[in-house]
Amino acid sequence: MAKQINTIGVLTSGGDAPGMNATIRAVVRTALSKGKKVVGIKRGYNGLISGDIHEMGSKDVSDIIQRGGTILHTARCLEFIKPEGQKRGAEMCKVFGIDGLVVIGGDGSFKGAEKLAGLGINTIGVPGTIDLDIACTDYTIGFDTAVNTAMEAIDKVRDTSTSHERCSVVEVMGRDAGYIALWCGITNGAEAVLLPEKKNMSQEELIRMIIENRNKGKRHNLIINAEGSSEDSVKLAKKIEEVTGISTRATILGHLQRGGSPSAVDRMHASMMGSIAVDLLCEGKSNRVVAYKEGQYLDYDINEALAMQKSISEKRYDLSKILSI
Ligand SMILES: Nc1ncnc2c1ncn2[C@@H]1O[C@H](COP(=O)(O)OP(=O)(O)O)[C@@H](O)[C@H]1O
Ligand SMILES: O=P(O)(O)OC[C@H]1O[C@](O)(COP(=O)(O)O)[C@@H](O)[C@@H]1O
Ligand SMILES: [Mg+2]
Repeated sequence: MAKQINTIGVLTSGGDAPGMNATIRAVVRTALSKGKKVVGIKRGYNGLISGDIHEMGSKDVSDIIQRGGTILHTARCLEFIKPEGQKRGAEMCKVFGIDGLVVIGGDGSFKGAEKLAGLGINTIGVPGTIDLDIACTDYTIGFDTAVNTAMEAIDKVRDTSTSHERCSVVEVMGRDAGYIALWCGITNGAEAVLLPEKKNMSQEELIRMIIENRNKGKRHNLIINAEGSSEDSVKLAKKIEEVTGISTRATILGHLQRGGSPSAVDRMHASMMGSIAVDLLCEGKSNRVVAYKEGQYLDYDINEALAMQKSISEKRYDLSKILSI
């Protein structure tokens, strides 16, 4: 018989993402509507280990659907990577009577969720990361807002770059994932995109392209560099300027990409996914990740989800090159 769930815990973990608050709100209100008690766990797995756990009512999630960040705060908790930390987390769930847990985060957070499920705490993961790097889902909460923020910022860099007939190297987030970079490459009309997942143009090839572009009459060059590519943005900009004589600037967009009011797309998926996570817990499910694939909300076993591989779309990568000529 499925385990009866009385108290549901919710935490946010890893890098924050716009829409996490909408997910928390959906978890709290769906659980309350089913007569469950809800507790919020502060600072991801840190708060789980230390017992920074507080009961949440409907009013605690008022006025947050439009806010970026996460009202529960988030953290990267090294202690939780070790079995002792995971055991302490599971024990704290028992102390607070948490029999179902929703973990909103990325692939790292899901590894922790899988461990907790193995220790007897029914746990469901909801994909929250601006990186879009979770293989089982076409969508992760925060990506839509983040990529729009980056695109708008790059449009602004492009204006001044064109006025000054400069080259711009713009670095976007993505330590291991190039989705933001690829989307910006296409939607900002960049001359080149450098991704962690690809063998990119060498410095020599890039410089040659820039010189050829000048000879063709192009007034500016825009290079989007993902944080995790092999190129350092500042050094690359210096090198381009040195060799081509074209004034070149590096702009690192950084954490502004993680903040801001979530888009309608992020709010909608965040609300649906948070609510589905509670439904799954109430059905007695554990060790699952909520996903959105080909227009449908689904759920996958966490281990299966973590084993799936996601690769950059070759079609979109090729398109970024075709459209840059
Ligand atoms: N292998 C693991 N086992 C248990 N917990 C993990 C593991 N990897 C990551 N975590 C936990 O998840 C947290 C967030 O992971 P991280 O990779 O930083 O972000 P994200 O979840 O956004 O990918 C880590 O700080 C740690 O507490
Ligand atoms: O907040 P920090 O520690 O600077 O981390 C930056 C990293 O977090 C991200 O913004 C999001 O990554 P996660 O969602 O996996 O945590 C990456 O794009 C970036 O490389
Ligand atoms: Mg991650």
